[in-house]
Amino acid sequence: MSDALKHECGIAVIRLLKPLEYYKEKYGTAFYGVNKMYLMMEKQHNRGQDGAGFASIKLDTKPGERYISRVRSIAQQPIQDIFAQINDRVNKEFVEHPEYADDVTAQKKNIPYIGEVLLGHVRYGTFGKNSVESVHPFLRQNNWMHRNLIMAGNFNMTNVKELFGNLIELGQHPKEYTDTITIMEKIGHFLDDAVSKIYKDLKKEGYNKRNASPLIAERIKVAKILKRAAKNWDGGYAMAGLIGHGDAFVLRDPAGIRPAYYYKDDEIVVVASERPVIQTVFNVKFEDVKELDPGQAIITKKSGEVRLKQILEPLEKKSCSFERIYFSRGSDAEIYQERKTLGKLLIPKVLEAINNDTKNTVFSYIPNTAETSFYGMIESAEAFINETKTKAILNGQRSLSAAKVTEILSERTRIEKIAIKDVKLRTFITEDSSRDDLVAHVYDVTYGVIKPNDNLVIIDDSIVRGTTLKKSILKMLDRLNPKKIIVVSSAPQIRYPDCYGIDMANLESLVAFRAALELLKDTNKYDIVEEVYNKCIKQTDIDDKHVKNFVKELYDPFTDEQISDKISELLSDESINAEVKIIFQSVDNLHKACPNHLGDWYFTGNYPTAGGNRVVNRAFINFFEGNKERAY
Ligand SMILES: O=P(O)(O)OC[C@H]1O[C@H](OP(=O)(O)OP(=O)(O)O)[C@H](O)[C@@H]1O
Repeated sequence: MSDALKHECGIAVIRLLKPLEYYKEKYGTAFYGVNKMYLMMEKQHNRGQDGAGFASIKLDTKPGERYISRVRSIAQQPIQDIFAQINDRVNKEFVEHPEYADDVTAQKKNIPYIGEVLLGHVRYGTFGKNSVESVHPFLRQNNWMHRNLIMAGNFNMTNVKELFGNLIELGQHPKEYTDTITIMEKIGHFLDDAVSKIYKDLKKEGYNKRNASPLIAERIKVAKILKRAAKNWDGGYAMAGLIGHGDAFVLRDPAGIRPAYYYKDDEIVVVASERPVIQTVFNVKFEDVKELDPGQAIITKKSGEVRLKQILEPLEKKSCSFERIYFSRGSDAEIYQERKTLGKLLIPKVLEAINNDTKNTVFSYIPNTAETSFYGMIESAEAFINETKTKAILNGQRSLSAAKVTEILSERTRIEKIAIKDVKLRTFITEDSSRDDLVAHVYDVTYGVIKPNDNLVIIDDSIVRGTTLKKSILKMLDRLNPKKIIVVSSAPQIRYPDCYGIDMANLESLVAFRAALELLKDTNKYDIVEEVYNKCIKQTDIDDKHVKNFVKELYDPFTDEQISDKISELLSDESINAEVKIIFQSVDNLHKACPNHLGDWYFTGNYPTAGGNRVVNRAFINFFEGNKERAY
């Protein structure tokens, strides 16, 4: 999985259900949809900073009039860049044609980007070159309106090779090998097929080619096309598409791995990767925004009819818990509480590590995502301190002096802002080659608040490769001369690669995997590595659904604690003076904190689709053979 294609992205779809004049009248502009799309993309910038794309469709245009617009960018600030391009163009039109100002018909006819159906995408392109060609939305163009397809997705398929092979079997000759093209051509194929069949029927009914066209649009059954196209997809996805005449859809994978939320009223239908985006941009309540069910699609016909259709039989719901821990914005009402609970649940282990010595302990966090779990951790630490105070007062049996009581009550959790992040970037998703350097310079530290006999407890949301800690955080914290540094991870140990869209790197770059290998060496059990390799090799040609994850056997001989201690050792070299301890969340506690998002394959090795086991099997073979190839 060394150079996995990754789509840690965000999608946004808007369908305006009323004529554009309505929005001009009510909100003062027919560009209402474009403006809302800007906000929806901006509020999902946490999901992608490397590229952004926008496409729109105008309904009911005349032949010869452009009805599809698209703009994509990989500029430094790609979202701003595309909307700057859009605004420049629109403003130019208004300057050159002042008569357009109040004439929505003229605006629609002559100005690009304005439209009733809009699609937005933000992208993390950590794979190889980040060229603008790889930025969504993708276009499949055709002179027949209803054969045009525009697609953008937050997805990763484990079986692109097989799907690509299917296209060849269909007699196609794809011009490039990319997962998005493969998926789009698959849908495109069944769209073409549906269009031809409907046309044949219409011909029998006596319609000529020209009159058949609008009827084809009406009769296209998007659900059926998606059912046929998605039959063999194995992966995590929220796939959004627009069809030239104006139908729109978003399909979510059958295990609900990747997120998708929607809202509809009589003016609009909106879909996004995160709930609060819709709440804020359209000023609607939490309960008005619904989660798309696993295997379900939301389909909006050109007519404005909106349907939820079960496209694929749902698997057990395993929505990605890493979305909750790190990837999504913490402003979601549920995610916020989940992150706080993650912090709270860690306190018993933290108290053990500091021998309950809260007086000589400073609590802090590594910005930015971990801030919320920090609040939870502090609430629990305070509860502990309050218990201690109550005990001390009760033990005094009413004989304590006022001064003593004041002294007891004065103890508080010592909270400090220790680590400072200088660059507003999510380094986790930054391409591996440039990541180390970035991580080393991204943080700074506050001097003068730690005493030499202090413990320093610092929470981070996750430890993946360990580079943030090793290259930056631990060295900096050690300069403050604490007695002991306790790093707390709100996520459990990341032991297995992800293959559904979150970049969990290849096996050997995961620090938990490296720790297990070291432990196997230390305990003279390294033979297991070869045994696992042989078992993996035996599985290479069997059907995905029979493949098992034997990589688990590398971790089996050890307790979580042993692996955590080994990770501490690997991350703190001799230059560090303080004692370093790393505490990870347990998988049980993760499930307690996020009971509705039980996708945990990177922690447990329990992959929600058959393709996942094949990927981890291949990833291990690649590791063993020193092969840098993709695992899928
Ligand atoms: O162990 P590693 O492989 O180094 O990865 C884990 C780190 O990456 C993330 O930070 P990031 O800067 O992406 O995001 P944040 O500011 O949102 O916390 C995360 O919060 C961890 O600090």
